[in-house]
Amino acid sequence: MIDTIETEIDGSLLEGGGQVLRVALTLSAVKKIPVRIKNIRGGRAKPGLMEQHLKGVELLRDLCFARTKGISFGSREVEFIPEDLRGGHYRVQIKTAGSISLLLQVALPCTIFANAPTTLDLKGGTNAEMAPQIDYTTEVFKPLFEKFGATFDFDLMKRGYFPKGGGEVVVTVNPVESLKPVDLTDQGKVTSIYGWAFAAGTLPIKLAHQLAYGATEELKKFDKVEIERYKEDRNIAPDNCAGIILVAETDTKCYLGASALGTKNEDPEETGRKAAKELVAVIEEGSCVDKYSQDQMIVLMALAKGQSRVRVGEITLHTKTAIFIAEKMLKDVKFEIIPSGTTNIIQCTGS
Ligand SMILES: Nc1ncnc2c1ncn2[C@@H]1O[C@H](COP(=O)(O)OP(=O)(O)OP(=O)(O)O)[C@@H](O)[C@H]1O
Repeated sequence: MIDTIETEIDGSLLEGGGQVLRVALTLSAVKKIPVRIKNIRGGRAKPGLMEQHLKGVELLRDLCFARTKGISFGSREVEFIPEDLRGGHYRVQIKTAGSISLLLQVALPCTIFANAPTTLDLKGGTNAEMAPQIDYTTEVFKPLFEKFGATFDFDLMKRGYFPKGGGEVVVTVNPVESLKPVDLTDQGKVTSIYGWAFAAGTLPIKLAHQLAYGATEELKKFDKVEIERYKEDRNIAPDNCAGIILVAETDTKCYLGASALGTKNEDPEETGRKAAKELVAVIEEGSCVDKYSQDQMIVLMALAKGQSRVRVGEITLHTKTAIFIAEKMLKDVKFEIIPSGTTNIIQCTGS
């Protein structure tokens, strides 16, 4: 043991995966709370720190100059004693297609509270399953993040897909004094639906057309739908992948997203249709954020100065997990879930 650590988190609780670690260490770094996380990813068949999680923890350690124990591949217990967050230039290379977006999930809330601007040069997967595609992060998460009064710039240098990875994104962040609370309770009317269907590597552009066609068919009832279909430049995206990202924007400036990646076992039109159905479902339920941004709102709401309210659909296990950890780590933060018709309002007065 390094020091007296009062806050202990059981990493097998609730969602039981990488998210427990990300939320706990992000709040630890921002609020300078020493923490011990046991049973890391205890809910997974292969528990412990995998490459993706390890690189995220190392980045956080470097950002706040933390004294640590247990940061190694496969580790199931980490101790983390943070110091002040420092801006600067940080480089991370995930050797797999582990998600760059998930690195940003931990790093962004920290870099906005650093003592100087930060540049993050992140290598890994840009468009992979089970994580936000980078385009989702920049087109859906970023405008939501901006509602809290913070932002980031990014340059996409290279695309990285499963299994090789090799993508690269450079992100710059300027610090802010504090985060503003948000009121995101009125979905408003959808003003446009836009998106991108892509094929990369040696895959034919026909796949992009099929993905976009399936999605467009499903979105017929909306007036303004524009889905760009394109073949990625092989210098930027040398490996094979196809996928689609869809965004619905409303007159109250809600941004709802859905996405999918093509697979060998599914007709691309069906893949496009599924992504569109997901988008239609979130529009029809009246939520102001989709289920993937839902859990990402929790850390920001917990850190914002004042009361935030966000209308969401069914509360996801990821969200319940983030709330549980935020309340455990920040004693002055309390979340309330207020049922409201087919939706729920998540309410929180930040720390
Ligand atoms: N299609 C998607 N679009 C946007 N975000 C997504 C999508 N799929 C998953 N996510 C987000 O990616 C994150 C995945 O976290 P999760 O803890 O499940 O995975 P992980 O960190 O890889 O860990 P583990 O391997 O332990 O499951 C969540 O925040 C989830 O909301």
